Amino acid sequence: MADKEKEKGPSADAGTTVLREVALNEAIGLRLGHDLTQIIPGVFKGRLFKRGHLITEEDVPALLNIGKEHIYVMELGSGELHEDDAAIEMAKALANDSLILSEPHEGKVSLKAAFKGMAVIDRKMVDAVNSLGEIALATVLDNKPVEAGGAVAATRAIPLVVSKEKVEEVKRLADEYRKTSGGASPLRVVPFRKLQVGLLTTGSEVYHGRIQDKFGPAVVEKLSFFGCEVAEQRFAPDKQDIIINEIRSLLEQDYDMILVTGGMSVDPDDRTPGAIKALGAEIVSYGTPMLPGSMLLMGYIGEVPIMGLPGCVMHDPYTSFDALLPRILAGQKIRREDIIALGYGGLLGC
Ligand SMILES: Nc1nc2c(c(=O)[nH]1)N[C@H]1C(S)=C(S)[C@@H](COP(=O)(O)OP(=O)(O)OC[C@H]3O[C@@H](n4cnc5c(N)ncnc54)[C@H](O)[C@@H]3O)O[C@H]1N2
Ligand code: MOO
Repeated sequence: MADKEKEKGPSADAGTTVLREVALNEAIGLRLGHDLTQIIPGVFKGRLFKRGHLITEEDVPALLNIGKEHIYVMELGSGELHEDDAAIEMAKALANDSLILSEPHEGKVSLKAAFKGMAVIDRKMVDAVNSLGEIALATVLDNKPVEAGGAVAATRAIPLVVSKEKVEEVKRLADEYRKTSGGASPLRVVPFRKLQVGLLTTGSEVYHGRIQDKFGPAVVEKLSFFGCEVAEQRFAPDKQDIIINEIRSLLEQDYDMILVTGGMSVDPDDRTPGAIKALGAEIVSYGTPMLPGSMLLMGYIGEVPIMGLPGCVMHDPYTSFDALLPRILAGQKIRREDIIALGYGGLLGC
């Protein structure tokens, strides 16, 4: 089949792309200017024909089946970018090597985690890019744990061609971000640190063997997702001086993080917050605006994070503990404003 693109192609205007609509019966021998999509609900959604495909007589039934009676012949203007090229340039500008970029298809590039870690997304950058119009940046939520290969973001051009200026503006915004963020990129994945955790389980009913400890195994399981271990678990009854001494023993072992379970709410036997305060911890917050997990305490003793975990952490799959843990493991120091921000979208149960 002869490639008739040149003989049928329109002449380009300086700067602006020329699109010529060609009826399918006249399109044999021309090359597709962009990917063509097929969607069969519940069965398939994706590219049926690739950009640059040379149309043959045999393609006609399949093209008609996806509703294409015309195709575009495109002559790209020098001031514009093809949707695929715009998507790839934006993705490269916004990411670093913690993200793997897909080949562009149908005007879209997917950015996937190169390793298991926490997605760090600058919300202001996402809004700034999307304010430009005609281009789209979709991301997961900031601080989301992702598996290796997990989706983090996607860039897309909305029209078939996008002005180069828009993509240049994305690059400028990303450069500016890097300059003010110590070289970090606006979209990235941060690996989890493998911390050694010291665990103190409080509760006289557990200490005296009236009931079996269920908190320890729940915490071990939650930590194991991130590759962290409980290096030592100790037990204490609901007595403040004993709890204080047991936390001191854990601190002496130089564990990277201390978790204290139970005794976090309003009963007279709830001694954990008082014990952590008495140790001189810097209390970032006792209480969070998240349900479940409102009774959590976040603090630091020196550089060591210490958390008081309320009973819901042992019972519910996702609590304020599960929201904060990946951030601590990704190296963030939790501030009061981080706790405050948990309230919006933080009603998950109770
Ligand atoms: N009147 C109020 N009641 C409660 C409030 C409140 O503000 N006012 N807060 C609620 C919230 S939120 C939570 S969460 C729970 C749990 O708080 P605590 O951390 O103080 O939990 P405990 O009182 O120590 O125990 C509650 C429950 O869980 C069992 N438990 C505790 N540790 C273990 C363990 N290691 N293994 C197995 N079971 C354990 C304990 O036996 C109790 O049954 O308080 C709400 N109530
Ligand atoms: O700390 Mo409690 O969840 O709000 O269940």
